[in-house]
Amino acid sequence: MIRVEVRTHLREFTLTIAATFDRGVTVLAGPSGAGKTTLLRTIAGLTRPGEGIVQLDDAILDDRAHHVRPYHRNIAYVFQDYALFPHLDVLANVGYGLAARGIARAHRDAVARTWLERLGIDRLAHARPRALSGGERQRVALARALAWEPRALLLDEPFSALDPATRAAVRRTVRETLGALDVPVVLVTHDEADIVEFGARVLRIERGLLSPETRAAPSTS
Ligand SMILES: Nc1ncnc2c1ncn2[C@@H]1O[C@H](COP(=O)(O)OP(=O)(O)OP(=O)(O)O)[C@@H](O)[C@H]1O
Repeated sequence: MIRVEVRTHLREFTLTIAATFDRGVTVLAGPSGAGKTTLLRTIAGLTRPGEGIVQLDDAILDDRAHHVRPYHRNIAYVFQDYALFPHLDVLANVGYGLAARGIARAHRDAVARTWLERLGIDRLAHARPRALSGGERQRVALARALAWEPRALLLDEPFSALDPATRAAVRRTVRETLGALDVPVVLVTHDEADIVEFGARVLRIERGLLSPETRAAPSTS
């Protein structure tokens, strides 16, 4: 569970959030400039809140006395542009977080391959990111985030870089993958189709303020 109770002054308004994100997917929806990315960055530890508290399960990540650095939060963040390492092949990209933890090559390659297989892109293991389509890059970014076994997953507009035809197929794959996870997932979007696909729990944000909107879980058939 992620708990966020923060107030942070931004250029035109104050981001004022009191929310908890339980296991499973919560969609964070709102127009451009509403504060969605700033909230994700606050959870990830990339932006420090002006005041308040950020907590993951029993651990305080941010408050007046604490600031746990992003790397030590064990929270995976998939950026809008995916931010893959261009000089590494797909396998090395996906294994990167494990390498940083000192896990031996054979083991991290095996874990990375498992995720590539789950996401249907194992044939791309030795390709470089520049040789991939947008949908393939998106899946590599997700595989990289999940191979790390994060305690929470943050997705910022995960499908916005894809063309509409690819978007629907990748969205379905990602929904199936996320459905099997046992950690909180926060998915930021301003695309109503994402809300239909993932929107069992939706929080709307506008000018830094949340308004809850509860939807019935969509049919998975
Ligand atoms: N470090 C900062 N200091 C002051 N203001 C900021 C800072 N970062 C972002 N802002 C402002 O906060 C507001 C919210 O930005 P944010 O990127 O969180 O919105 P968003 O909902 O993610 O938008 P988009 O959908 O366009 O990505 C914007 O007006 C932005 O200019």
